[in-house]
Amino acid sequence: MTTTDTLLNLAYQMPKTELHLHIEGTFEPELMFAIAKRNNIPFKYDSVDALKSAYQFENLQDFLDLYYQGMSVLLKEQDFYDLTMAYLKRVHQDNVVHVEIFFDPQGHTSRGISFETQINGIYRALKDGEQQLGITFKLIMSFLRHLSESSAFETLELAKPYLDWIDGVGLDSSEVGHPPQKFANVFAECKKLGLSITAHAGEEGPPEYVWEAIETIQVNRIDHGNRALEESDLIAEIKKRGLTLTVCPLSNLKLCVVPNMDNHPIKSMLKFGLNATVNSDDPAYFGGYINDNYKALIKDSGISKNELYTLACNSFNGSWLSSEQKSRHLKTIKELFECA
Ligand code: HPA
Ligand SMILES: [Zn+2]
Repeated sequence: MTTTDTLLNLAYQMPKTELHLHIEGTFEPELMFAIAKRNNIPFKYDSVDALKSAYQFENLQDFLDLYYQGMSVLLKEQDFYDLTMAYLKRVHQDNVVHVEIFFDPQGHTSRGISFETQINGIYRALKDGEQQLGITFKLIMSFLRHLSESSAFETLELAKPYLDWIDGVGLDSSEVGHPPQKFANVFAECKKLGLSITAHAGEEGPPEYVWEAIETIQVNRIDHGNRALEESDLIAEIKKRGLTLTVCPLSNLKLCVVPNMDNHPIKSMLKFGLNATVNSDDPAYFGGYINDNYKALIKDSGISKNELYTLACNSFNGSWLSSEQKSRHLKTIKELFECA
């Protein structure tokens, strides 16, 4: 067996978490068409292939325009359930054992879909997935940063009856022009409520936004973080605080955040001693689920066995699982790598 094959086998077999995953970004065209049909919603594209061929993006906004359009066929609790369950079944095949998923409530409340409808469907699927597939989970409510802070506050009010189901809050959507600072007050309130905090920063936005996420928002984790590598002080700060970066290789490629996979910044992150992890972001739109992301890194960016081992451990260490749960999974990973 070649080294590449050994690494691919390890990557596929090892238990994994997914820490950066937008549930609405797992909406496969086939399911989108089926749900649109049962909800009697006319669809702009007349076939699955026509829709898929539209998945060519030059930047984040190009993608977001289609992402919001896609999610607009979700109307009923069962739609949110089916979306979430389809994702869990798919990543079960990739040996994902724990997920921390985002949902974008404002992408639905803005269309008249109640918070309750969304969260009931998503949460019921997560509970069923835990029971039927053994996948543990955390749920992260994300604020849309192109909207106002007062809209984020309104969303937090809607979430209050469900705080037992929500583990953390995030910040996503169009980054440039919407710095973390814009949401300082709402995140302060979230912190008081005991929620964990993460934020997309440094995907397209400048290093300054990563500083704000760390110092103003006081994140527990950073989503993407690619542009943090532009400043050595920032790298040192992320390292000092031991913050995990949830990196998304195929997303970066598809949204032109990186020019190719050969020199993906995740290798530099690991060399700097940062806790980088591998994630799929919006797999239905970006050409692959989590194992496809590992495959791209192994085939095109030449990561080593040691680097793969570090990535596997980081995915658990960066999660919000208990230390006991982390240790159990880390032991399995260690044994798997020792035998390979
Ligand atoms: O990659 C992303 N970046 C920002 N917002 C998003 N919302 C879904 N996916 C993304
Ligand atoms: Zn994302």
